[in-house]
This record gives sequence, C-alpha cells and structure tokens, in this order.
Amino acid sequence: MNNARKKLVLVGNGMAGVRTIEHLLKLAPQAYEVTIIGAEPHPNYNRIMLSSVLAGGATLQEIVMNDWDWYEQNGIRLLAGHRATSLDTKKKQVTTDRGEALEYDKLILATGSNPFMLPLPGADKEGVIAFRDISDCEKMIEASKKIRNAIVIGGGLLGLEAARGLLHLGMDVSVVHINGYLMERQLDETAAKMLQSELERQGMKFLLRKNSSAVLGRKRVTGLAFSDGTEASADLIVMAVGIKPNVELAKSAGIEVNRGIVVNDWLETSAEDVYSVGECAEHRGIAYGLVAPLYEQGAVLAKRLAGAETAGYEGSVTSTKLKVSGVDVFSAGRYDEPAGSRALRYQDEVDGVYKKIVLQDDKLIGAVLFGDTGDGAKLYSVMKNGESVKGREKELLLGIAPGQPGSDPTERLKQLPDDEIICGCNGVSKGAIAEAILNKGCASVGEIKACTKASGSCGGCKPQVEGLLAIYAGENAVDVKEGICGCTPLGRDEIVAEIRRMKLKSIKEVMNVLEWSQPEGCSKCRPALNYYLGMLWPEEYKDEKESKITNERYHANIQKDGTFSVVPRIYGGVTSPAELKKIAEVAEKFDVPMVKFTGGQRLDLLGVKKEDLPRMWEELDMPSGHAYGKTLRTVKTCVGSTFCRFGTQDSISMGIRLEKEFERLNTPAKVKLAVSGCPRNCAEATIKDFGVVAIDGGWELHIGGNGGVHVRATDLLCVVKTEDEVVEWAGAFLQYYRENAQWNERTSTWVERIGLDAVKAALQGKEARAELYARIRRTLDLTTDPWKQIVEDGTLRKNFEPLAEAETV
Ligand SMILES: Cc1cc2nc3c(=O)[nH]c(=O)nc-3n(C[C@H](O)[C@H](O)[C@H](O)COP(=O)(O)OP(=O)(O)OC[C@H]3O[C@@H](n4cnc5c(N)ncnc54)[C@H](O)[C@@H]3O)c2cc1C
Ligand SMILES: NC(=O)c1ccc[n+]([C@@H]2O[C@H](COP(=O)([O-])OP(=O)(O)OC[C@H]3O[C@@H](n4cnc5c(N)ncnc54)[C@H](O)[C@@H]3O)[C@@H](O)[C@H]2O)c1
Ligand code: SF4
Ligand code: FES
Repeated sequence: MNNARKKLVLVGNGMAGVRTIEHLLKLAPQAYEVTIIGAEPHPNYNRIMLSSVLAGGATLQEIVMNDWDWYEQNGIRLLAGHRATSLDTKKKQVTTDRGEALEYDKLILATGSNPFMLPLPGADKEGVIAFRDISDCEKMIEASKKIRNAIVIGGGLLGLEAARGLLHLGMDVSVVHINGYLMERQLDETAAKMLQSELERQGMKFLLRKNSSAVLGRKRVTGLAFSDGTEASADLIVMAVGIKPNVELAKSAGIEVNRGIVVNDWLETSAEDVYSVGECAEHRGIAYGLVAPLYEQGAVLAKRLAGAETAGYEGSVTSTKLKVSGVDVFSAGRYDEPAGSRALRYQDEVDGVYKKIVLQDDKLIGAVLFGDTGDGAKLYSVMKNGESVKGREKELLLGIAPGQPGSDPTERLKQLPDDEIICGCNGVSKGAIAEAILNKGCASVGEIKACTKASGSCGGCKPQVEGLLAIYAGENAVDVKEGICGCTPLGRDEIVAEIRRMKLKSIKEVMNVLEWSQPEGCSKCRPALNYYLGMLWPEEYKDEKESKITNERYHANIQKDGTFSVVPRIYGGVTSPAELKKIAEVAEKFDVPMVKFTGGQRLDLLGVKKEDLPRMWEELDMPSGHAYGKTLRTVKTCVGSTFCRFGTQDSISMGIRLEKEFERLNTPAKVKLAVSGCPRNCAEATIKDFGVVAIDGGWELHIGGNGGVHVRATDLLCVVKTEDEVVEWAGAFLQYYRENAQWNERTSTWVERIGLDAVKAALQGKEARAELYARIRRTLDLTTDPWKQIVEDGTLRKNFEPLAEAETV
C-alpha cells in the first residue's frame, strides 16, 4: 500500500545517486516513495560522455541515461531544475530554492562535485568557464563557432579531453600545466612524455611548468598571464584543475564534513537516516572522482536501504583511461612506485609502446600502459584480487607477443576467468556478461548494456563485450538494427520507405510524422534526412543549408586553424599554363600561405580567410572542386595511351568525361574515381569507390575501394567494351549506391555490408541499369555550381563576412 511506503529523498540527480535508486528499485521496488531533487534541468545523463559530445562522438540527446519516462514509469517524482538549499536533520526535512519543503524517512546526499576554479584576478571575466556539465559543453560548442584561440588550464584527464574536443571543434588549443609533465596523477614521466608527443602530433600545444597569475582582458578574456612574467593570448579559458566535493548542504546542516561528507562503510553520515554516495562522499579519507567506485558505493547503499544482507564498502582500487581517440593510455593503482615497491618496465620507441607494473610483497599494486592497453583489464583485475604474482611478473608486463599462441584477442577473452572485470566503469565481470547472454537471452551489445550496464558509460569495453557476444552467442548474435540516432528508433531503410510511402517532403514533416523524440532532431539525423529527402525528391526538395555539416555549409574545408581551403576543379587532373597562371595570380593576390597538390591530382590553396572565399572564387572563375562535400571529389587519371608506351586506352579523356558527367552529384559519403590506362594501374583505381582499369579491348570496372583509414581493395564488378558503357555502368552504380546506402556510409562499407552479388544483381539487367542511369541524370541536370551561385548572390555572400566582434560565450 502506497501509504505504508517510506519517503526517500535523493538530492542530486547525477550518476551515483540515480544508480543507487536503480539498484534499489530492483531489490525493493515498493519499499519507498522516491523524490529526486536535481539542480540541472535535465534527466540523468552520462557525464563521462560529455568529452565525447565535445569531440563529435555523441550528441547530447544520446548521453541521456534515464529519460523523463523512466522517472514516470518508476513512480519517481523528479524536481529537475530545483536546488536543495537547506536541510533540517531533526525535522527530517529538505527545502528547495522554490520554497518546497520535503519530508523524508531516508535521505541520500549525492551532490557530486564542483569544478575547482582558480581564484585568479580577472577569473570572473566573460569567456572563463569550467567543464563539468551540459551547459559548459554547449558554451564551448557555441564559442568555437565564433572564436579561435582557447587555453585549457590543467593537463589532467579532464583538461586533455576538453582540449581534444576543442581541437575537434576547429580551435587552436594550448594546454597550460603547472607540472613538468602531463597527467602526473595517473602517469609517470616516460608515459606522460609519450602522450605529449602524440597529442602535439594531433595539433595540441603545451605550456608546461606554468603558474597562471591573472586572466587578462577588459570585460572579456583576451589572455592569461603567468607568474614568470610571460603571457599567452586566448579568447576562451577552460579551467580543468580538479574538483572539490559539493558539501555545502551537508555542512550547513551540521553533518560531519572533511574534504567530502564523511561516511562509514555503509555510507551513513553523522546524521541519522542521512546517507551519502558519489563524489561528494568521503570514505576512509578518500573522495573518489571516477564512476566505478561511486557505483560500488551505490550498490552497497541500495542493499542497505532495501534491508538486504551486505558487506560494507571497503574502498576501491581505481583505474583510468584517457578518452582521446588515437591515444591509448591506461593507469591503475600505485603507478607512482611507493617506498618498498619494485617496478618492471618495457619500452618500445619504434612502436610507441610503454608498460610499467609496480609490485609490492609479490602483489601487483600499480600499472601504467601507453600505446598498447589491451592488458589493462587483466592487470586491473589481478590488482583488485590482491593475488600473488610471484613468478608471473614478466608475463604480466609483456603479455603475449603478437603471433604467439594466445595472442588472438578471442582466445585471450576465452582464457579470462569468470570474475575478470570487463567493464571497469560499471564493475561488470566476464561471468555476468556470459550469464546475460546464455541465461537471459541477450543477443546484442545493446541488450547486454540494458541488462548489465556493461559498455554503457565510457564505452571503452565495447570491443570485449562484442568479443564475448561472438564467443557465447555465436550465430545467435544479432546485429540489432538501431535507430539512426537517439531521436528515433527507426533505421535508415524504414525512414526512407516511410518518406516514400507518405510522400513526406521536409525534415520537419518527417520528424513530426515519424514521431521524433527531439522536435529539432540532432546533428546526426538532420544531415541524413536532408540527404534522403534530396535523393528521393530531387525536383521538389529544397536543400536545407542549416542541416548540413560546416564544410558543406561554407562549400570549403575548414582547416585546423579555422581558415578554409580553395580547390578548383581540374578535370582528370589535366590543366594548362593559362589556368596555372590564373591560379598563381589569385594565390598571390590573396596571400595564400600554401599551395599544394592533393592526392587526387588537384591544387589546394590552403589557409584562406573565410571572408576572402567569395572574391577568390570570383577571380578564379573555375568550377568548384567540391573537395569538402559528400559528393564526387576527383577522378584521378594516369597518362594513358596518349603518352604512355604501355597504355592501351585513353585514360585521360575517359576520366575527364566521367568527371564532367558526375560532378556536383550529392552522394551518401564522398566518392572518388580513377581511371588507369593499363593493368599497371598507375592511377590506383583499385582503391577507389569506382575504379576503371583499361585492358586489351575494353575496361574493367571495379567498385567499393578505399585508401583511407580502412584500406580496402575494390571488387571487380564487370568488364565492358566501350566508353559509353563505362559511363552508363558508373551512373547506374552511383545511383544504386545513392538510393540504398546509409548517409555517411562509404561505398567500401556499403558493398561489404550488402555484398558484391547484391550489387551485381541490381545492375545486371539492361533495363534496370537504364532506369538507374535516367534517375541519376535527372538529379544531375538540376545541380548548379555552388560558388557561381554564391558569387552572384549578395545575400549568400553576406554569410562570409567577418563577425563584427567576438560574442559573449
Ligand atoms: C567531462 C567529464 C568526463 C569524465 N570522464 C570520466 C571517465 O571517463 N571515467 C570516469 O570514471 N569518470 C569520469 N568523469 C567523472 C564522473 O563523471 C564523475 O565521477 C561522476 O559523474 C560523479 O557522479 P556523482 O553522482 O557523484 O556527481 P554528479 O554526476 O556531478 O551529480 C551530482 C548532481 O547533483 C546536483 N546537485 C548538486 N547540489 C545540488 C543541490 N543542492 N540540489 C540539487 N541538486 C544538486 C548537480 O547539479 C549534479 O547534477 C568525468 C567527468 C567529466 C566532467
Ligand atoms: N577519462 C577519465 O577517467 C576522466 C576524464 C575527465 C575527468 N575525469 C575525472 O574528473 C575529475 C576532474 O578532472 P581533472 O583533470 O580536472 O582533475 P585532476 O585533479 O585529475 O587533474 C587536475 C590537473 O590540473 C593540474 N593543475 C592544478 N592546478 C593547476 C594550475 N594552477 N595550473 C595548471 N594546471 C594545474 C594538476 O597538476 C592536475 O594534473 C577527476 O576526478 C577526474 O578523475 C576522469
Ligand atoms: S597505368 Fe599503364 S597506361 Fe597508365 S601510366 Fe601506368 S603504365 Fe601507363
Ligand atoms: S569500461 Fe567504461 S563503459 Fe565499460
């Protein structure tokens, strides 16, 4: 009966508090009437993933962990956007900033931390922010659209992840660090230096051993001064110099606080019926700042509140991984070699690998891995178990060399014991994942995540979860069709089918009719819908510029430093002295800092200011090379029979014809073509989306190649005799790809996904080919050159004018 339920109030709608409630609901769903007070105006979201949002790996909608419905379905009253301002432990009452007084039988304080802001003179200026919540993340994304120079103070985990995100957003980023090397709380100097080199290679700059003394600027920040008398300029300063537990509410209520709210092994505070979990809690002198220990605390507290038997919380050994793509860093336990410990090290400067393990009394007490973190989970588990590693030290350090028996990742997973922790963030063991697959019927990573939480936080363990799925579910593992983004459960094929069936003609209409959860969509679905609608209704649909990615909005590639590049179209890579002269004159006139030949045989004018773009294109008076878009980029050609003694066909004219035929075509992802004049294949046609290779008496047509990150050689589609046939097959192939691939899916992935036979079957029939070709021609006939249009249209030109003044962040 509802009346008999005790009142449980949780202050803090964050990761630790809500996790505790989730556990409690499983153990004793009817025991409490739950109210959650949360200062942020959002449902509970994955704070960890804010770094991914900044770095473009996820959208804000995607990081929500418990949506509004979850609270309702579980009968939880959520006061989102309300702050608890006072606590009376005698009356057992919490009062909010809106004046509401809530009585409790049990109270959990899970108020997290506040970012530590250096108390520098001028730190209150506009443009100085922290990186803690959604609102900070949004501020940085907004700022990156208007300003260029950012300084991140603090070279710890948070500072480096913030800096990587800002780099991704096109900013020039310097990290100011007080220490002589980065992440000194997680790494030793050797690993830190290797990390620094890798981040420098990615474009990050570092100012080490710098003590900030003042924030410069009038109303808005313009720079940072240091105690050694030097200065650095900045339009944005992000402070990431640590956190301090948020203890104000507890302190004002007379509860014992130290650095954090002091709790015992059952998470009880000094006040009766008041508990605390998360970053705000201090247990045995430690206030943790990572989710894994906070979740462990939550599990103990939930059992306690449910009246279940439980051992107390005894503290945690922690491990961390830096979430920066292209960098593998792992650190756990006492990496700092305390007195009485011994360390074993391995360093390979050729492959950029460094490993160190720290031992004490024959036990593993710490580890640092750089470059190869594959053994991180294993080391962490050995460390947590506290087992003796006598005689195994070197094996632990070196792991199993590639090529040796047992180096196969699947084999390694099979050999792990059941209690090995696979997901560090959520404390999920191999055994628990196996149980979810074998006994609870989980057949996809998504289902395992829903059942165990594994892979639901930082995502670092996803490859292992996938590996276990392959081992235990085998052929029963399903590749679950997920929605194209967090706004819809519908996949690409369903959306396209519905747009066709219901003749939906605008993005808004699609979102309304197909019941998008976010009325405005997100950065994943908007450009995808824009593409699908344009592909399906070429005559009627008006391209929505705002739904395109930056490069396509500006019709130019944005560069690392915020400038743009200009790449005029040079058909087949063939130019003339007059054309070269014109390009050179424009480059000189606009002070272009660099002119470079691209891999696709084009000329790239790099370092162009946004405001110069329209005038440069006007003076060049050449078609756009579309070097920025999801479209036909280039047709690379070799010399061919015109000049080459091996050439059997005229690859140059074939290439130019293909480029003129298909330029300006919008495609799901970029498309590159090449034509070689003989099987020596100097134009590298077999790593292109559509490659043409001349053979005696005809042409081989190849599809689905890629020379980028995931190199893939093409599949041979067919052999044809004439140039007309080459063009017809190319058109039919490109249109079939346009109509069937997912937005942002390269032909290499697409061909692999649907299979070569499916493509062959679709293009085999002459009639089918003719229809596809007719459809692509209809689309091509409607295209215009974007730069010609911008140059001639005063309103469009205005978009390229400089901003009057940097605006408030
Ligand atoms: C960008 C970023 C990346 C991170 N990456 C990782 C990672 O990779 N791995 C990892 O383990 N950890 C990571 N962390 C740390 C991790 O997010 C935190 O340890 C975790 O979120 C702490 O959970 P919590 O519930 O204690 O606090 P929080 O998640 O901060 O929740 C506390 C909530 O309480 C609210 N609150 C505070 N006072 C009141 C009040 N008086 N009334 C009402 N509400 C109140 C706050 O607004 C907040 O929403 C990261 C943190 C950040 C910022
Ligand atoms: N991948 C992850 O696990 C991850 C990612 C982000 C954040 N977090 C967590 O979020 C919390 C906050 O992270 P953080 O990096 O801010 O905290 P931190 O305490 O780990 O690191 C702060 C860094 O700032 C430096 N610093 C301190 N004062 C400075 C000054 N005046 N000038 C320049 N540098 C200075 C310190 O030397 C230290 O390296 C931590 O608990 C962290 O564990 C974890
Ligand atoms: S592919 Fe053949 S025709 Fe073309 S340049 Fe090379 S050798 Fe000459
Ligand atoms: S290790 Fe972070 S989600 Fe599993």
